[in-house]
Parts: sequence; structure tokens; C-alpha cells
Amino acid sequence: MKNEIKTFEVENLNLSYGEKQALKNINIEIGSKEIVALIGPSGCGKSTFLRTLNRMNDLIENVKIEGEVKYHNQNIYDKNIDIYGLRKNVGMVFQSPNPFPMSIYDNIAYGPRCQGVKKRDILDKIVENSLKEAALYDEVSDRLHDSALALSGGQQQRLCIARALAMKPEVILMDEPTSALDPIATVKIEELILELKKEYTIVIVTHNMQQAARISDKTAFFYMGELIEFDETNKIFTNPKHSQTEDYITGKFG
Ligand SMILES: Nc1ncnc2c1ncn2[C@@H]1O[C@H](COP(=O)(O)OP(=O)(O)OP(=O)(O)O)[C@@H](O)[C@H]1O
Repeated sequence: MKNEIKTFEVENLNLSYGEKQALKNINIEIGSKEIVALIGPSGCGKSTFLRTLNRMNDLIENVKIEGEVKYHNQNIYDKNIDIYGLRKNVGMVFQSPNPFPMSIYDNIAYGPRCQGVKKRDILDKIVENSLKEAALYDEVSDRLHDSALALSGGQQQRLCIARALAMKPEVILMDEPTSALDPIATVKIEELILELKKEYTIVIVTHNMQQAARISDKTAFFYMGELIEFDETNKIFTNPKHSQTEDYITGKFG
């Protein structure tokens, strides 16, 4: 139904780093509780696009952005937007697990504490629930006050997901969240993402086409800053409309 307000509606989005145009007239809609995979060869603009959804590109010098990214019908590039509120609702998980050098407990309590949550019993509950949601609680419940840096890479990444969940986001952006992980840790994160989809909207950049095919509902294929094709994942991988998409998914270039 066209009248339904999408989680994101991106209209005529252009982004340049100095002279270099990295995104060219992107138009895309992302619905609630969808998993959308962003695929395409290196340098095609996937991460740049992902970062436009919670204004992480603002942190980079010389970025020029034109067009609109509407989040629940409000352009997040409007002057009066509350960027911290936006980033609370649209959380992010990065390529390499990046826990803070502090305990497992404090990693997760960090965000809520910054938001003014002080009561120990409330923080305890947030930490426990977030770790459970990220399928990590059983592995760490007896060492919540040990350093997060002692966890394995896969556990650290689930901790980073738990840290994002503690902020009670609506959307989670993931930039190649398994590229630094071994196959077993990767499977665990993929299972977790499928579980999280019941509650959250997820946009994930991946180089791994099997991963996109396994976990996403829709796939967006980017090439040289353009969004070439966006459709149901099944369609993209079995019957794409564009020859460039077909060439990419069949491995003719990468
Ligand atoms: N901070 C930056 N400053 C200048 N140019 C940048 C910056 N970040 C990205 N670019 C350029 O913008 C283009 C798109 O980069 P981006 O990282 O979004 O691509 P990508 O598809 O995510 O690539 P990869 O799969 O290799 O991570 C590339 O040409 C890249 O060199």
C-alpha cells in the first residue's frame, strides 16, 4: 500500500566527498521489520549509503549531501533534527567488533547511563535483557564484571549488538558485521539477525552474497555510486532485471 509510511524513504540522495561523488541520485524505501542487504563491488558506496541513514557521514570532513532521507516521514537532514535522538533510534554495529575497554556490564550500561539511567536494578535488567536478546547472556552471565576485551571476536560482536539493543533502537545498521569473524561465529550472528528481525528493522552491508541470500528480505545492488536494482532478495538472486546485477551475482566482476 503506497499510503503506508515507510521506516525510511530516501529521495534523490546525492553525496560527495570533496570532488568525488560517492552516491548518485539514490531512491529507495525501507519498510518496518525488513532485513535489507546492501551488496556491490568494493567502493560502490554501500557503507556511505548506510551511514547516511543515521548521519554518521556528518563526522567526515568535506561531505556534501543533497536530497532527502526521511525517517518516519521526517527528513533527517532538516536543521532542527535531534541527531542524538536519531542515533538512539537508528543504532549501528561496525565491521570490527569495537567494545569499550571496560567490563561487559559497563559496555552495555554505558549508553543508558549517558541517557541518565542511574538506578542499579534498572541497569541490571537492561544489561541482562540486552545480552539475552543478543544471544550472549548464557556465555557471560558469570563474568559480567570481567573485561569485554577478553571475549572472543564473535562474542565481542554480539556484545556490540547487545550494546546497540540497550538503547532500544528501532533500526540497526550493520556494516559487514561478520567480515572479521570465523564461519561458526558468522553463523551465530546470522541466526541472531534473523531472530532480531521480529523486533527490528535491519540494514546490512555485506560482501558475502550467500549471506545476503540467506538472511535478507530485500537486496539493493549498488554499482559506482548508483543503486542499480532493489527488489525481493529471491528475485535479485534468481531473476534480476539488470545485466549488471546478474554479472555481479554470478561472479563476472567483484
Ligand atoms: N571518508 C572518505 N573520504 C573520501 N572518500 C571516501 C570516504 N569514504 C569513502 N570514500 C570514497 O567513496 C566511495 C564509496 O566508498 P564506500 O566505502 O561507501 O564503498 P563500499 O561499497 O562500502 O566499499 P567497501 O565494500 O570496499 O567497503 C569510494 O570511492 C571511496 O573511496
